[in-house]
Amino acid sequence: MAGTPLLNNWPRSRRVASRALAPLLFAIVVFLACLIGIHTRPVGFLATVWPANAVMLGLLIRMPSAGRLPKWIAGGIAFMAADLLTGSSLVKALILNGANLAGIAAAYGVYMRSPAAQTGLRQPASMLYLLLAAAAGGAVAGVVGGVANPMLFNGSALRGWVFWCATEFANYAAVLPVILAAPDQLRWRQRLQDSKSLRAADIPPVAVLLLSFMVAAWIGGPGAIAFPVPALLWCALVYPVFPTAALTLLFGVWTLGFISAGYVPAHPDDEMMLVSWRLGISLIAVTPIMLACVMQSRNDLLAKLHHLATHDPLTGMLNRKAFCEDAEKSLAGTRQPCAILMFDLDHFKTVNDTFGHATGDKVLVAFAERVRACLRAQDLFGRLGGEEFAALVFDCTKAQAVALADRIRSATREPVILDDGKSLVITTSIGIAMDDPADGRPVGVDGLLARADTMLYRAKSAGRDRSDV
Ligand SMILES: Nc1nc2c(ncn2[C@@H]2O[C@H](COP(=O)(O)OP(=O)(O)OP(=O)(O)O)[C@@H](O)[C@H]2O)c(=O)[nH]1
Repeated sequence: MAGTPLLNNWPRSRRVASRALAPLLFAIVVFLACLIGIHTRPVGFLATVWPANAVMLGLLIRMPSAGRLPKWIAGGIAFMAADLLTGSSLVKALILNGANLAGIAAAYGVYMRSPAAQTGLRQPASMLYLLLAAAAGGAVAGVVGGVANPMLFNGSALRGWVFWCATEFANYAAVLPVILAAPDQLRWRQRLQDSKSLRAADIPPVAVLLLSFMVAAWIGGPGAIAFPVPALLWCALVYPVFPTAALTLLFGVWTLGFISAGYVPAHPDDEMMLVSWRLGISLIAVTPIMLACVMQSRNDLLAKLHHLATHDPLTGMLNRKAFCEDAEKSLAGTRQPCAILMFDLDHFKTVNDTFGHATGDKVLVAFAERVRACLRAQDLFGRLGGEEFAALVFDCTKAQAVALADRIRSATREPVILDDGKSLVITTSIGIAMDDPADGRPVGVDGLLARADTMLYRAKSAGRDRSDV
């Protein structure tokens, strides 16, 4: 998923170094996750958090490419090292980590065969597949746990299976969504830039969530566990999946701590009571994440629809309506002189008639890409219809507009290579209209396009492959 395309853009030497380092980093992360689990044990049985299995599973899912076997070996070594270094016997460490790795393998197998492996947490059903994988991981780890329980803890095999199964399931359900939804390196950078413009509307859901934690601690009792749920649902409506999953994990940890601290009547020695709490809390936690997934798929769909409504499907450039709307807004907000350039390919009908409509389409795409490459990122460019395009160039004098038009005309004359290897030379005529706020009342986009159209007509009449201003 996330890591691979990024890696493909790196130079070869860096890619090789990164592949060699990957299992080591993988082992360190899993080892640290094991230590977190081991060191939360003394807090009390209910507060036990064992994130290592979910962390290893999440990393395996996020990095499915080369080096899978080294990562499994690195993970196994990290599990064993954490247990042995913190005082477990070799036999106990082998049995417990055998259960861990078998559970991870089962969960990985189920998840990677589900549609969620392709879509990530961006579809309404994604969390259901994740729960299925968590259940498979729990059930398989439970088998080893069932064998281990009579041997290591003098308990019954069935109770051992149920306890391991529920604990594994709860850990996967809480931790895995955070890892799977975490942004990759590029998105982190984008998010950090976006966070500088944090909107005031982003604060109330998390503030209400923290408040509901406090009210729950104040009132106490079993019902208090559900107090943060409405705030979590609000978070799911407002935030993307990753922050929602992270806040939901916080809810899970807070709730287990809340129970351990005695706010809710519980018997820490009653294993089945613990199983019930863990399953209950993890299943409550599924709801906000699932809602966030639904919102994500809705937002993806809206973005797709918006793109379709504002872009030309052939060239991918703005369509006429979006170009005019964006240009109108930009012109209203600038005091700089701007130029509108209007383009019309010369004798394009002949291209279609001679080479066919598909070749004509290819020529249109090539032309649009060449013009876009001559413009700056902030300039607007769109297809007005047929073989007619327009650009709005900001902070541009008349002389600069003419020079730009000349550059675009020479770029257009570069041969277009056709599928059969033959090449085709096309030309464009360009009409230019200037908009300088210092000259008096701006004429607006429609007025500018009309002026540019007149100039374009003049350029065509004067022999084509030229610009007029
Ligand atoms: N391949 C293709 N052709 C298109 C598309 N949209 C419009 N056209 C064609 O573009 C051609 C425009 O032809 P005309 O308006 O006669 O202009 P021209 O042949 O370029 O001649 P001048 O503009 O006078 O130089 C027509 O043949 C249209 O069918 C398209 O999306 N794809």
